[in-house]
Amino acid sequence: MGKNEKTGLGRALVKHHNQMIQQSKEKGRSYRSKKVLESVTDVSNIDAVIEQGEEEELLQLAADPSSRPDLPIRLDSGSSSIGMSPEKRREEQKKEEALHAGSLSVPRRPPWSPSMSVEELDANERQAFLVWRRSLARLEENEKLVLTPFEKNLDIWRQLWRVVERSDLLVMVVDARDPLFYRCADLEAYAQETDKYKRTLLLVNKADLLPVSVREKWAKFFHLHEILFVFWSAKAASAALEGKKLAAPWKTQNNNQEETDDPSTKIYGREELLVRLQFEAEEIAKLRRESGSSSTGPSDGHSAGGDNLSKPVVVGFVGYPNVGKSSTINALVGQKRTGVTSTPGKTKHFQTLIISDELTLCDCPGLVFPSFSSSRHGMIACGVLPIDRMTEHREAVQVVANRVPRSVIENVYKISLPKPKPYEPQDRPPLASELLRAYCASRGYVASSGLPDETRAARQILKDYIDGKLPHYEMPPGMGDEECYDGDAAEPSLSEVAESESSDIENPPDNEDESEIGPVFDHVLDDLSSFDVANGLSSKKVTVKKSNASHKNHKKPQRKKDRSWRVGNDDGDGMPVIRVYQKPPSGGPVVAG
Ligand SMILES: Nc1nc2c(ncn2[C@@H]2O[C@H](COP(=O)(O)OP(=O)(O)OP(=O)(O)O)[C@@H](O)[C@H]2O)c(=O)[nH]1
Repeated sequence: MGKNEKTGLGRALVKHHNQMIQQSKEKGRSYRSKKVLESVTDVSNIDAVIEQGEEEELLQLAADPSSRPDLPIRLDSGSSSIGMSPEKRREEQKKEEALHAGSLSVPRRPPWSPSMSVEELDANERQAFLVWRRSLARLEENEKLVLTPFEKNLDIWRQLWRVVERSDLLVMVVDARDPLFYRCADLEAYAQETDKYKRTLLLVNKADLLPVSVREKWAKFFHLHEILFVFWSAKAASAALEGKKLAAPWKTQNNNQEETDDPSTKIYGREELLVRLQFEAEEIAKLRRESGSSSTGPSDGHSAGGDNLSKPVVVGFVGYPNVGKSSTINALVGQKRTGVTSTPGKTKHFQTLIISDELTLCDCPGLVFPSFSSSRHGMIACGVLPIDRMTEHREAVQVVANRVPRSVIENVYKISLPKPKPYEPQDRPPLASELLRAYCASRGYVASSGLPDETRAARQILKDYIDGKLPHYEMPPGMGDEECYDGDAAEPSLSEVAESESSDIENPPDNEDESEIGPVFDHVLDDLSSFDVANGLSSKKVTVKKSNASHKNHKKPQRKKDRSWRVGNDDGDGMPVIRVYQKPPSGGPVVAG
Protein backbone atom coordinates (compact mmCIF):
# COMPACT_ATOMS: atom_id res chain seq x y z
CA MET A 1 0.00 0.00 0.00
CA GLY A 2 1.52 3.35 -1.07
CA LYS A 3 1.81 6.41 1.07
CA ASN A 4 -0.77 8.27 -0.97
CA GLU A 5 -3.29 5.49 -0.51
CA LYS A 6 -2.79 5.62 3.24
CA THR A 7 -3.30 9.36 3.23
CA GLY A 8 -6.44 8.90 1.13
CA LEU A 9 -7.89 6.45 3.59
CA GLY A 10 -7.00 8.71 6.51
CA ARG A 11 -8.69 11.64 4.79
CA ALA A 12 -11.75 9.56 4.05
CA LEU A 13 -11.99 8.55 7.72
CA VAL A 14 -11.58 12.12 8.91
CA LYS A 15 -14.20 13.27 6.40
CA HIS A 16 -16.58 10.53 7.50
CA HIS A 17 -15.96 11.41 11.13
CA ASN A 18 -16.71 15.08 10.49
CA GLN A 19 -19.85 14.18 8.60
CA MET A 20 -21.03 12.09 11.52
CA ILE A 21 -20.40 14.99 13.91
CA GLN A 22 -22.32 17.32 11.61
CA GLN A 23 -25.22 14.85 11.45
CA SER A 24 -25.23 14.47 15.23
CA LYS A 25 -25.33 18.23 15.62
CA GLU A 26 -28.22 18.46 13.21
CA LYS A 27 -29.97 15.69 15.08
CA GLY A 28 -29.43 17.49 18.36
CA ARG A 29 -30.71 20.73 16.94
CA SER A 30 -33.80 19.04 15.64
CA TYR A 31 -35.07 18.53 19.18
CA ARG A 32 -35.47 22.26 19.40
CA SER A 33 -36.60 23.16 15.97
CA LYS A 34 -39.06 20.31 15.42
CA LYS A 35 -42.57 21.60 15.33
CA VAL A 36 -44.22 18.20 15.15
CA LEU A 37 -44.62 16.79 18.66
CA GLU A 38 -42.57 13.68 19.04
CA SER A 39 -42.05 11.63 22.14
CA VAL A 40 -38.38 11.54 23.09
CA THR A 41 -37.64 8.82 25.58
CA ASP A 42 -34.57 6.79 24.73
CA VAL A 43 -32.11 9.66 24.40
CA SER A 44 -28.52 8.72 25.09
CA ASN A 45 -26.25 10.88 27.16
CA ILE A 46 -24.37 11.78 23.98
CA ASP A 47 -27.58 13.26 22.58
CA ALA A 48 -28.12 14.98 25.87
CA VAL A 49 -24.65 16.55 25.69
CA ILE A 50 -25.31 17.84 22.18
CA GLU A 51 -28.66 19.14 23.26
CA GLN A 52 -27.12 20.71 26.29
CA GLY A 53 -24.64 22.59 24.12
CA GLU A 54 -27.56 24.04 22.21
CA GLU A 55 -29.22 25.17 25.38
CA GLU A 56 -26.08 26.68 26.84
CA GLU A 57 -27.40 30.23 26.79
CA LEU A 58 -30.46 29.15 28.78
CA LEU A 59 -28.29 27.43 31.30
CA GLN A 60 -26.59 30.73 31.96
CA LEU A 61 -29.95 32.00 33.15
CA ALA A 62 -30.10 29.37 35.86
CA ALA A 63 -30.28 30.79 39.34
CA ASP A 64 -27.10 29.15 40.44
CA PRO A 65 -24.65 28.89 37.56
CA SER A 66 -22.11 27.10 39.70
CA SER A 67 -24.51 24.20 40.05
CA ARG A 68 -24.15 23.37 36.37
CA PRO A 69 -22.88 19.83 36.05
CA ASP A 70 -21.38 18.43 32.91
CA LEU A 71 -23.15 15.36 31.72
CA PRO A 72 -20.58 12.59 31.77
CA ILE A 73 -20.78 10.00 29.04
CA ARG A 74 -21.15 6.66 30.68
CA LEU A 75 -20.50 3.91 28.19
CA ASP A 76 -19.84 1.12 30.62
CA SER A 77 -22.92 0.60 32.72
CA GLY A 78 -22.94 -1.47 35.82
CA SER A 79 -19.22 -2.16 35.94
CA SER A 80 -19.09 -2.11 39.74
CA SER A 81 -21.78 -4.76 39.95
CA ILE A 82 -19.79 -7.25 37.90
CA GLY A 83 -19.41 -10.47 39.83
CA MET A 84 -22.40 -9.71 42.05
CA SER A 85 -25.13 -12.32 42.25
CA PRO A 86 -28.49 -11.19 40.80
CA GLU A 87 -30.03 -11.29 44.31
CA LYS A 88 -27.27 -9.14 45.75
CA ARG A 89 -27.52 -6.71 42.84
CA ARG A 90 -31.29 -6.41 43.29
CA GLU A 91 -30.82 -5.90 47.02
CA GLU A 92 -28.32 -3.09 46.39
CA GLN A 93 -30.65 -1.65 43.80
CA LYS A 94 -33.58 -1.63 46.24
CA LYS A 95 -31.48 0.18 48.84
CA GLU A 96 -30.42 2.77 46.32
CA GLU A 97 -33.98 3.19 45.05
CA ALA A 98 -35.22 3.85 48.57
CA LEU A 99 -32.48 6.43 49.02
CA HIS A 100 -33.38 8.32 45.87
CA ALA A 101 -37.14 7.82 45.79
CA GLY A 102 -37.69 11.49 46.59
CA SER A 103 -35.77 12.57 43.49
CA LEU A 104 -38.24 10.97 41.10
CA SER A 105 -40.33 14.01 40.35
CA VAL A 106 -42.29 15.16 37.36
CA PRO A 107 -41.25 18.56 36.05
CA ARG A 108 -43.25 21.47 37.48
CA ARG A 109 -44.50 24.28 35.33
CA PRO A 110 -42.94 27.47 36.64
CA PRO A 111 -45.40 30.13 37.86
CA TRP A 112 -46.89 32.16 35.04
CA SER A 113 -49.39 34.90 34.39
CA PRO A 114 -51.27 36.09 31.32
CA SER A 115 -49.23 39.29 31.33
CA MET A 116 -46.05 37.37 30.49
CA SER A 117 -44.77 37.47 26.94
CA VAL A 118 -44.60 34.22 25.00
CA GLU A 119 -40.80 34.45 24.96
CA GLU A 120 -40.61 34.96 28.70
CA LEU A 121 -42.93 32.04 29.34
CA ASP A 122 -41.00 29.83 26.94
CA ALA A 123 -37.62 30.72 28.48
CA ASN A 124 -38.88 30.11 32.01
CA GLU A 125 -40.29 26.73 31.10
CA ARG A 126 -37.15 25.66 29.25
CA GLN A 127 -34.98 26.68 32.13
CA ALA A 128 -37.08 24.85 34.72
CA PHE A 129 -37.16 21.82 32.48
CA LEU A 130 -33.38 21.76 32.10
CA VAL A 131 -32.91 21.93 35.83
CA TRP A 132 -35.26 18.97 36.15
CA ARG A 133 -33.43 16.99 33.46
CA ARG A 134 -30.16 17.70 35.14
CA SER A 135 -31.31 16.23 38.43
CA LEU A 136 -32.51 13.08 36.67
CA ALA A 137 -29.30 12.86 34.64
CA ARG A 138 -27.47 12.60 37.93
CA LEU A 139 -29.69 9.71 38.96
CA GLU A 140 -29.11 8.03 35.62
CA GLU A 141 -25.40 8.14 36.24
CA ASN A 142 -25.87 5.99 39.33
CA GLU A 143 -25.11 2.58 37.95
CA LYS A 144 -27.04 0.81 40.66
CA LEU A 145 -30.25 2.40 39.42
CA VAL A 146 -32.29 1.67 36.31
CA LEU A 147 -34.58 4.50 35.31
CA THR A 148 -37.51 4.22 32.96
CA PRO A 149 -36.85 5.92 29.61
CA PHE A 150 -38.84 8.90 30.82
CA GLU A 151 -40.20 11.54 28.49
CA LYS A 152 -37.58 14.10 27.53
CA ASN A 153 -39.56 16.30 25.20
CA LEU A 154 -40.61 19.48 26.96
CA ASP A 155 -43.52 19.96 24.57
CA ILE A 156 -45.09 16.67 25.69
CA TRP A 157 -44.76 17.73 29.34
CA ARG A 158 -46.38 21.03 28.38
CA GLN A 159 -49.37 19.03 27.20
CA LEU A 160 -49.51 17.31 30.56
CA TRP A 161 -49.25 20.60 32.44
CA ARG A 162 -52.22 21.96 30.56
CA VAL A 163 -54.30 18.85 31.15
CA VAL A 164 -53.48 18.94 34.87
CA GLU A 165 -54.32 22.63 35.09
CA ARG A 166 -57.66 22.47 33.37
CA SER A 167 -58.92 19.23 34.95
CA ASP A 168 -61.04 19.06 38.08
CA LEU A 169 -60.46 15.34 38.41
CA LEU A 170 -57.30 13.73 37.07
CA VAL A 171 -57.68 10.12 35.97
CA MET A 172 -54.44 8.15 35.98
CA VAL A 173 -54.88 5.12 33.77
CA VAL A 174 -52.75 2.16 34.87
CA ASP A 175 -52.36 -1.44 33.79
CA ALA A 176 -54.09 -3.67 36.34
CA ARG A 177 -51.33 -6.27 36.14
CA ASP A 178 -48.83 -3.98 37.85
CA PRO A 179 -50.71 -0.85 38.94
CA LEU A 180 -47.97 0.54 41.13
CA PHE A 181 -45.40 0.49 38.36
CA TYR A 182 -47.64 2.67 36.21
CA ARG A 183 -48.80 4.94 39.01
CA CYS A 184 -46.95 8.20 39.32
CA ALA A 185 -47.44 9.36 42.91
CA ASP A 186 -45.58 12.59 42.26
CA LEU A 187 -48.03 13.57 39.55
CA GLU A 188 -50.80 13.27 42.13
CA ALA A 189 -48.79 15.54 44.42
CA TYR A 190 -48.25 18.00 41.56
CA ALA A 191 -51.97 18.06 40.78
CA GLN A 192 -52.67 19.00 44.39
CA GLU A 193 -49.98 21.66 44.31
CA THR A 194 -51.85 23.34 41.46
CA ASP A 195 -55.13 23.16 43.37
CA LYS A 196 -55.59 21.58 46.77
CA TYR A 197 -59.10 20.35 45.85
CA LYS A 198 -57.94 18.49 42.79
CA ARG A 199 -57.98 14.72 43.17
CA THR A 200 -56.55 11.83 41.22
CA LEU A 201 -58.45 8.66 40.50
CA LEU A 202 -56.53 5.52 39.61
CA LEU A 203 -58.32 3.87 36.71
CA VAL A 204 -57.14 0.29 36.97
CA ASN A 205 -57.61 -0.71 33.33
CA LYS A 206 -57.29 -4.21 31.84
CA ALA A 207 -58.94 -5.51 35.01
CA ASP A 208 -60.34 -8.30 32.85
CA LEU A 209 -56.85 -9.80 33.16
CA LEU A 210 -57.13 -10.11 36.96
CA PRO A 211 -59.07 -12.78 38.86
CA VAL A 212 -61.61 -11.44 41.34
CA SER A 213 -59.50 -12.72 44.26
CA VAL A 214 -56.55 -10.60 43.14
CA ARG A 215 -58.75 -7.56 42.62
CA GLU A 216 -59.96 -8.01 46.19
CA LYS A 217 -56.39 -7.83 47.47
CA TRP A 218 -55.59 -4.76 45.43
CA ALA A 219 -58.82 -3.11 46.60
CA LYS A 220 -57.73 -3.70 50.18
CA PHE A 221 -54.34 -2.18 49.44
CA PHE A 222 -55.82 0.88 47.73
CA HIS A 223 -58.25 1.45 50.60
CA LEU A 224 -55.44 1.13 53.10
CA HIS A 225 -53.38 3.74 51.29
CA GLU A 226 -56.37 5.99 50.64
CA ILE A 227 -55.99 5.72 46.90
CA LEU A 228 -59.13 6.55 44.97
CA PHE A 229 -59.54 3.79 42.41
CA VAL A 230 -61.89 2.01 40.04
CA PHE A 231 -61.44 -1.32 38.27
CA TRP A 232 -62.17 -0.95 34.60
CA SER A 233 -61.75 -2.79 31.34
CA ALA A 234 -61.85 -0.68 28.20
CA LYS A 235 -61.83 -3.87 26.19
CA ALA A 236 -64.84 -5.31 28.00
CA ALA A 237 -66.69 -1.99 27.78
CA SER A 238 -66.07 -1.78 24.03
CA ALA A 239 -67.20 -5.37 23.61
CA ALA A 240 -70.35 -4.60 25.58
CA LEU A 241 -71.05 -1.66 23.26
CA GLU A 242 -71.02 -4.09 20.38
CA GLY A 243 -73.32 -6.48 22.21
CA LYS A 244 -70.50 -8.91 22.95
CA LYS A 245 -68.91 -10.01 26.16
CA LEU A 246 -65.31 -10.57 26.99
CA ALA A 247 -64.14 -14.09 27.82
CA ALA A 248 -63.01 -14.09 31.44
CA PRO A 249 -59.49 -15.53 31.26
CA TRP A 250 -59.54 -16.69 34.87
CA LYS A 251 -62.73 -18.71 34.79
CA THR A 252 -61.91 -22.40 35.09
CA GLN A 253 -63.84 -25.57 35.49
CA ASN A 254 -62.94 -25.87 39.16
CA ASN A 255 -62.87 -22.23 40.01
CA ASN A 256 -65.89 -20.67 38.44
CA GLN A 257 -65.35 -17.17 39.66
CA GLU A 258 -68.46 -15.10 39.24
CA GLU A 259 -68.20 -11.40 38.62
CA THR A 260 -68.81 -9.49 41.78
CA ASP A 261 -71.23 -6.70 42.60
CA ASP A 262 -68.97 -5.31 45.30
CA PRO A 263 -68.33 -1.70 44.22
CA SER A 264 -64.69 -2.03 45.31
CA THR A 265 -63.85 -5.01 43.18
CA LYS A 266 -66.33 -5.03 40.34
CA ILE A 267 -65.32 -3.91 36.88
CA TYR A 268 -67.24 -0.77 36.07
CA GLY A 269 -69.36 -0.56 32.96
CA ARG A 270 -69.19 2.43 30.65
CA GLU A 271 -72.25 4.22 32.01
CA GLU A 272 -71.21 3.56 35.59
CA LEU A 273 -67.78 4.99 34.97
CA LEU A 274 -69.12 8.13 33.30
CA VAL A 275 -71.47 8.69 36.24
CA ARG A 276 -68.68 8.09 38.76
CA LEU A 277 -66.25 10.42 36.99
CA GLN A 278 -68.81 13.18 36.78
CA PHE A 279 -69.75 12.68 40.43
CA GLU A 280 -66.14 12.84 41.65
CA ALA A 281 -65.36 15.89 39.54
CA GLU A 282 -68.52 17.68 40.67
CA GLU A 283 -67.66 16.98 44.29
CA ILE A 284 -64.30 18.66 43.77
CA ALA A 285 -65.88 21.63 42.02
CA LYS A 286 -68.44 21.89 44.84
CA LEU A 287 -65.77 21.88 47.53
CA ARG A 288 -63.89 24.56 45.71
CA ARG A 289 -67.01 26.68 45.37
CA GLU A 290 -67.94 26.21 49.03
CA SER A 291 -64.50 27.27 50.13
CA GLY A 292 -65.08 30.46 48.21
CA SER A 293 -61.94 29.78 46.29
CA SER A 294 -61.92 31.38 42.91
CA SER A 295 -58.32 30.46 42.52
CA THR A 296 -58.61 28.95 39.12
CA GLY A 297 -56.97 31.78 37.26
CA PRO A 298 -53.93 31.08 35.13
CA SER A 299 -51.68 33.00 37.50
CA ASP A 300 -52.19 30.20 39.97
CA GLY A 301 -51.24 27.71 37.41
CA HIS A 302 -54.59 26.05 37.00
CA SER A 303 -57.85 26.72 35.30
CA ALA A 304 -60.20 23.86 36.04
CA GLY A 305 -63.63 24.43 34.68
CA GLY A 306 -65.72 23.30 37.60
CA ASP A 307 -65.98 26.54 39.54
CA ASN A 308 -68.52 28.15 37.42
CA LEU A 309 -71.91 26.45 37.72
CA SER A 310 -72.61 26.88 34.03
CA LYS A 311 -69.35 25.19 33.07
CA PRO A 312 -68.97 21.45 32.68
CA VAL A 313 -66.58 19.65 35.01
CA VAL A 314 -63.37 18.55 33.34
CA VAL A 315 -61.85 15.09 33.75
CA GLY A 316 -58.30 14.69 32.45
CA PHE A 317 -56.81 11.35 31.40
CA VAL A 318 -53.09 10.74 31.84
CA GLY A 319 -50.88 7.67 31.91
CA TYR A 320 -48.05 5.70 30.39
CA PRO A 321 -48.24 4.78 26.71
CA ASN A 322 -50.13 1.56 26.04
CA VAL A 323 -52.04 1.39 29.30
CA GLY A 324 -55.24 1.81 27.33
CA LYS A 325 -56.11 5.52 27.46
CA SER A 326 -57.28 5.63 23.86
CA SER A 327 -59.26 2.43 24.33
CA THR A 328 -60.81 3.96 27.42
CA ILE A 329 -61.71 7.22 25.71
CA ASN A 330 -63.09 5.33 22.71
CA ALA A 331 -65.23 3.19 25.00
CA LEU A 332 -66.46 6.21 26.96
CA VAL A 333 -67.20 8.18 23.83
CA GLY A 334 -69.17 5.15 22.74
CA GLN A 335 -68.48 5.44 19.08
CA LYS A 336 -67.77 2.43 16.99
CA ARG A 337 -64.05 2.14 16.59
CA THR A 338 -61.85 0.10 14.32
CA GLY A 339 -59.26 -0.55 16.96
CA VAL A 340 -56.26 0.88 18.71
CA THR A 341 -52.55 0.44 18.29
CA SER A 342 -49.87 -0.85 20.59
CA THR A 343 -47.37 1.63 19.13
CA PRO A 344 -46.62 4.03 21.94
CA GLY A 345 -46.65 7.78 21.65
CA LYS A 346 -49.19 8.24 18.89
CA THR A 347 -51.34 10.76 20.73
CA LYS A 348 -49.51 14.05 20.14
CA HIS A 349 -51.74 16.75 21.58
CA PHE A 350 -54.27 16.63 24.32
CA GLN A 351 -57.82 16.48 23.09
CA THR A 352 -60.97 17.89 24.55
CA LEU A 353 -64.13 15.80 24.30
CA ILE A 354 -67.44 17.32 25.26
CA ILE A 355 -69.47 14.37 26.54
CA SER A 356 -72.45 16.45 27.73
CA ASP A 357 -73.26 19.91 29.03
CA GLU A 358 -71.96 18.75 32.42
CA LEU A 359 -68.94 16.65 31.51
CA THR A 360 -65.83 17.27 29.42
CA LEU A 361 -62.99 14.80 29.02
CA CYS A 362 -59.42 15.78 28.30
CA ASP A 363 -57.07 13.17 26.81
CA CYS A 364 -53.34 13.72 27.31
CA PRO A 365 -50.66 12.05 25.16
CA GLY A 366 -49.23 8.98 26.89
CA LEU A 367 -45.88 9.63 28.47
CA VAL A 368 -43.29 7.65 30.38
CA PHE A 369 -42.84 9.07 33.87
CA PRO A 370 -39.51 8.93 35.65
CA SER A 371 -39.52 5.81 37.76
CA PHE A 372 -37.24 3.01 38.85
CA SER A 373 -37.33 -0.30 37.05
CA SER A 374 -35.60 -3.57 37.82
CA SER A 375 -34.01 -3.76 34.36
CA ARG A 376 -34.34 -2.75 30.73
CA HIS A 377 -35.51 -6.28 29.96
CA GLY A 378 -38.30 -5.79 32.48
CA MET A 379 -39.30 -2.63 30.66
CA ILE A 380 -39.52 -4.52 27.36
CA ALA A 381 -41.67 -7.14 29.05
CA CYS A 382 -44.07 -4.56 30.47
CA GLY A 383 -44.39 -2.78 27.14
CA VAL A 384 -42.60 0.45 28.09
CA LEU A 385 -39.75 -0.26 25.66
CA PRO A 386 -40.79 -1.60 22.26
CA ILE A 387 -40.09 -5.26 21.53
CA ASP A 388 -38.32 -4.10 18.35
CA ARG A 389 -35.54 -2.63 20.47
CA MET A 390 -34.86 -6.01 22.05
CA THR A 391 -31.30 -7.11 21.45
CA GLU A 392 -30.89 -9.67 24.21
CA HIS A 393 -33.98 -11.76 23.72
CA ARG A 394 -33.10 -14.42 26.30
CA GLU A 395 -32.87 -11.86 29.10
CA ALA A 396 -36.26 -10.40 28.21
CA VAL A 397 -37.86 -13.85 27.97
CA GLN A 398 -36.34 -14.74 31.33
CA VAL A 399 -38.47 -11.97 32.85
CA VAL A 400 -41.54 -13.74 31.47
CA ALA A 401 -40.31 -17.15 32.65
CA ASN A 402 -39.72 -15.75 36.13
CA ARG A 403 -43.16 -14.18 36.41
CA VAL A 404 -45.47 -16.71 34.77
CA PRO A 405 -45.61 -20.05 36.58
CA ARG A 406 -44.17 -23.00 34.74
CA SER A 407 -47.50 -24.84 34.69
CA VAL A 408 -49.29 -21.82 33.22
CA ILE A 409 -46.75 -21.50 30.41
CA GLU A 410 -47.04 -25.21 29.68
CA ASN A 411 -50.81 -25.02 29.69
CA VAL A 412 -51.08 -21.92 27.50
CA TYR A 413 -48.58 -23.11 24.90
CA LYS A 414 -49.25 -26.81 25.25
CA ILE A 415 -45.55 -27.50 25.62
CA SER A 416 -43.51 -29.52 28.07
CA LEU A 417 -40.65 -27.65 29.68
CA PRO A 418 -37.60 -29.60 30.86
CA LYS A 419 -37.82 -30.35 34.59
CA PRO A 420 -35.10 -28.98 36.91
CA LYS A 421 -32.16 -31.33 37.45
CA PRO A 422 -32.25 -33.30 40.74
CA TYR A 423 -29.53 -31.07 42.22
CA GLU A 424 -31.36 -27.85 41.28
CA PRO A 425 -34.12 -26.24 43.34
CA GLN A 426 -37.26 -27.98 42.13
CA ASP A 427 -39.26 -24.78 42.14
CA ARG A 428 -36.86 -22.79 40.00
CA PRO A 429 -38.44 -21.01 37.07
CA PRO A 430 -37.76 -22.35 33.60
CA LEU A 431 -34.69 -20.95 31.89
CA ALA A 432 -35.33 -18.67 28.95
CA SER A 433 -33.31 -21.04 26.76
CA GLU A 434 -35.52 -23.97 27.81
CA LEU A 435 -38.70 -22.04 27.12
CA LEU A 436 -37.49 -20.70 23.79
CA ARG A 437 -36.33 -24.08 22.57
CA ALA A 438 -39.52 -25.85 23.63
CA TYR A 439 -41.58 -23.13 21.97
CA CYS A 440 -39.55 -23.29 18.75
CA ALA A 441 -39.86 -27.07 18.74
CA SER A 442 -43.61 -26.95 19.15
CA ARG A 443 -44.12 -24.31 16.47
CA GLY A 444 -41.47 -25.42 14.02
CA TYR A 445 -39.57 -22.15 14.25
CA VAL A 446 -36.26 -22.73 12.49
CA ALA A 447 -33.75 -20.03 11.56
CA SER A 448 -31.87 -20.12 8.25
CA SER A 449 -28.90 -21.52 10.17
CA GLY A 450 -30.98 -24.60 10.95
CA LEU A 451 -31.07 -23.74 14.65
CA PRO A 452 -34.26 -22.89 16.55
CA ASP A 453 -35.39 -19.36 15.66
CA GLU A 454 -35.25 -18.01 19.19
CA THR A 455 -35.63 -14.39 18.14
CA ARG A 456 -38.97 -15.04 16.50
CA ALA A 457 -40.11 -17.14 19.43
CA ALA A 458 -39.01 -14.45 21.90
CA ARG A 459 -40.98 -11.75 20.09
CA GLN A 460 -44.10 -13.91 20.10
CA ILE A 461 -43.74 -14.86 23.76
CA LEU A 462 -43.23 -11.24 24.81
CA LYS A 463 -46.17 -10.11 22.71
CA ASP A 464 -48.37 -12.77 24.34
CA TYR A 465 -47.15 -11.61 27.73
CA ILE A 466 -47.93 -7.95 27.03
CA ASP A 467 -51.30 -8.77 25.45
CA GLY A 468 -52.32 -10.90 28.43
CA LYS A 469 -52.37 -14.24 26.66
CA LEU A 470 -49.69 -15.35 29.08
CA PRO A 471 -51.47 -14.42 32.29
CA HIS A 472 -49.48 -12.67 34.97
CA TYR A 473 -49.98 -10.03 37.58
CA GLU A 474 -48.24 -8.44 40.52
CA MET A 475 -49.65 -8.63 44.02
CA PRO A 476 -49.80 -5.65 46.36
CA PRO A 477 -46.56 -5.15 48.33
CA GLY A 478 -46.34 -7.38 51.35
CA MET A 479 -48.21 -10.27 49.80
CA GLY A 480 -46.00 -13.18 48.88
CA ASP A 481 -45.64 -14.55 45.39
CA GLU A 482 -47.12 -17.82 46.54
CA GLU A 483 -50.44 -16.07 46.78
CA CYS A 484 -50.22 -14.85 43.21
CA TYR A 485 -51.30 -17.95 41.43
CA ASP A 486 -53.51 -19.78 43.83
CA GLY A 487 -54.29 -23.03 42.18
CA ASP A 488 -56.97 -23.20 39.57
CA ALA A 489 -57.50 -19.49 39.39
CA ALA A 490 -54.14 -19.13 37.74
CA GLU A 491 -54.51 -21.76 35.12
CA PRO A 492 -56.81 -21.02 32.26
CA SER A 493 -58.69 -24.03 31.00
CA LEU A 494 -57.96 -25.55 27.64
CA SER A 495 -60.93 -23.89 26.04
CA GLU A 496 -59.95 -20.54 27.46
CA VAL A 497 -56.53 -20.80 25.91
CA ALA A 498 -58.14 -21.53 22.61
CA GLU A 499 -60.39 -18.55 23.04
CA SER A 500 -57.56 -16.30 23.94
CA GLU A 501 -55.50 -17.41 20.98
CA SER A 502 -58.30 -16.80 18.53
CA SER A 503 -60.07 -13.87 20.09
CA ASP A 504 -60.80 -12.53 23.53
CA ILE A 505 -64.24 -11.42 22.55
CA GLU A 506 -67.09 -13.86 22.78
CA ASN A 507 -69.69 -13.40 20.11
CA PRO A 508 -73.33 -13.38 21.16
CA PRO A 509 -74.75 -16.92 21.30
CA ASP A 510 -76.32 -16.79 17.86
CA ASN A 511 -73.01 -15.77 16.29
CA GLU A 512 -70.96 -18.39 18.05
CA ASP A 513 -68.54 -20.14 15.79
CA GLU A 514 -67.05 -23.01 17.72
CA SER A 515 -65.14 -24.31 14.76
CA GLU A 516 -62.58 -21.54 15.29
CA ILE A 517 -61.53 -22.93 18.63
CA GLY A 518 -60.66 -26.50 17.70
CA PRO A 519 -57.96 -26.10 15.06
CA VAL A 520 -55.74 -24.02 17.33
CA PHE A 521 -55.00 -27.07 19.44
CA ASP A 522 -54.91 -29.45 16.57
CA HIS A 523 -52.06 -27.64 14.94
CA VAL A 524 -50.17 -27.24 18.21
CA LEU A 525 -50.36 -30.98 18.80
CA ASP A 526 -49.41 -31.59 15.20
CA ASP A 527 -46.42 -29.35 15.56
CA LEU A 528 -45.34 -31.13 18.70
CA SER A 529 -45.40 -34.51 17.09
CA SER A 530 -43.77 -33.48 13.85
CA PHE A 531 -40.88 -31.34 15.00
CA ASP A 532 -37.63 -33.19 15.08
CA VAL A 533 -35.88 -31.66 18.04
CA ALA A 534 -32.67 -33.60 17.58
CA ASN A 535 -32.16 -32.30 14.06
CA GLY A 536 -33.72 -28.96 14.82
CA LEU A 537 -35.80 -29.31 11.68
CA SER A 538 -39.40 -29.92 11.00
CA SER A 539 -39.93 -33.45 9.81
CA LYS A 540 -42.97 -32.48 7.80
CA LYS A 541 -43.05 -29.49 5.52
CA VAL A 542 -46.74 -29.11 6.17
CA THR A 543 -46.03 -28.48 9.86
CA VAL A 544 -44.06 -25.36 9.15
CA LYS A 545 -46.93 -24.15 7.06
CA LYS A 546 -49.31 -24.88 9.89
CA SER A 547 -47.10 -23.15 12.38
CA ASN A 548 -47.16 -20.08 10.20
CA ALA A 549 -50.90 -20.27 10.39
CA SER A 550 -50.52 -20.45 14.14
CA HIS A 551 -48.40 -17.34 14.02
CA LYS A 552 -51.20 -15.65 12.18
CA ASN A 553 -53.56 -16.66 14.94
CA HIS A 554 -51.31 -14.93 17.40
CA LYS A 555 -51.35 -11.76 15.34
CA LYS A 556 -53.72 -9.18 16.64
CA PRO A 557 -56.37 -7.87 14.36
CA GLN A 558 -55.50 -4.59 12.72
CA ARG A 559 -55.22 -2.00 15.40
CA LYS A 560 -55.21 1.30 13.69
CA LYS A 561 -56.29 3.94 16.10
CA ASP A 562 -59.56 5.48 15.17
CA ARG A 563 -58.95 9.07 15.98
CA SER A 564 -61.61 10.37 13.61
CA TRP A 565 -63.62 11.66 16.53
CA ARG A 566 -60.69 13.71 17.65
CA VAL A 567 -60.77 16.18 14.78
CA GLY A 568 -63.00 19.08 15.56
CA ASN A 569 -63.37 22.75 16.19
CA ASP A 570 -61.23 24.89 18.35
CA ASP A 571 -61.70 25.73 21.99
CA GLY A 572 -60.03 29.07 21.70
CA ASP A 573 -56.66 27.69 22.79
CA GLY A 574 -55.66 26.05 19.55
CA MET A 575 -56.66 22.60 20.73
CA PRO A 576 -59.17 20.48 18.88
CA VAL A 577 -62.52 19.90 20.56
CA ILE A 578 -65.09 17.32 19.68
CA ARG A 579 -68.70 17.19 20.70
CA VAL A 580 -69.66 13.61 21.38
CA TYR A 581 -73.05 12.08 20.80
CA GLN A 582 -73.68 9.50 23.44
CA LYS A 583 -74.80 6.03 22.58
CA PRO A 584 -77.68 4.69 24.61
CA PRO A 585 -76.51 2.94 27.80
CA SER A 586 -75.40 -0.58 27.17
CA GLY A 587 -76.94 -3.36 29.18
CA GLY A 588 -75.61 -6.71 30.20
CA PRO A 589 -72.58 -7.83 32.13
CA VAL A 590 -69.22 -6.39 31.29
CA VAL A 591 -67.21 -9.52 31.76
CA ALA A 592 -68.46 -13.03 31.45
CA GLY A 593 -68.88 -14.65 34.82
N1 LIG B 1 -57.03 -7.08 27.91
C1 LIG B 1 -57.19 -5.76 27.74
N2 LIG B 1 -56.44 -5.09 26.83
C2 LIG B 1 -56.63 -3.76 26.69
C3 LIG B 1 -57.58 -3.06 27.46
N3 LIG B 1 -57.51 -1.75 27.11
C4 LIG B 1 -56.57 -1.64 26.15
N4 LIG B 1 -56.04 -2.85 25.88
C5 LIG B 1 -54.97 -3.14 24.91
O1 LIG B 1 -53.81 -2.40 25.28
C6 LIG B 1 -53.11 -1.94 24.11
C7 LIG B 1 -52.88 -0.44 24.20
O2 LIG B 1 -54.14 0.24 24.19
P1 LIG B 1 -54.25 1.81 23.76
O3 LIG B 1 -55.65 2.23 24.01
O4 LIG B 1 -53.71 2.00 22.38
O5 LIG B 1 -53.24 2.48 24.80
P2 LIG B 1 -52.89 4.04 24.99
O6 LIG B 1 -52.66 4.23 26.43
O7 LIG B 1 -53.89 4.91 24.33
O8 LIG B 1 -51.53 4.19 24.19
P3 LIG B 1 -50.86 5.58 23.64
O9 LIG B 1 -51.71 6.14 22.55
O10 LIG B 1 -49.54 5.13 23.14
O11 LIG B 1 -50.77 6.52 24.78
C8 LIG B 1 -53.96 -2.37 22.93
O12 LIG B 1 -53.39 -3.56 22.44
C9 LIG B 1 -55.33 -2.65 23.53
O13 LIG B 1 -56.04 -3.63 22.82
C10 LIG B 1 -58.36 -3.80 28.42
O14 LIG B 1 -59.20 -3.29 29.14
N5 LIG B 1 -58.12 -5.14 28.51
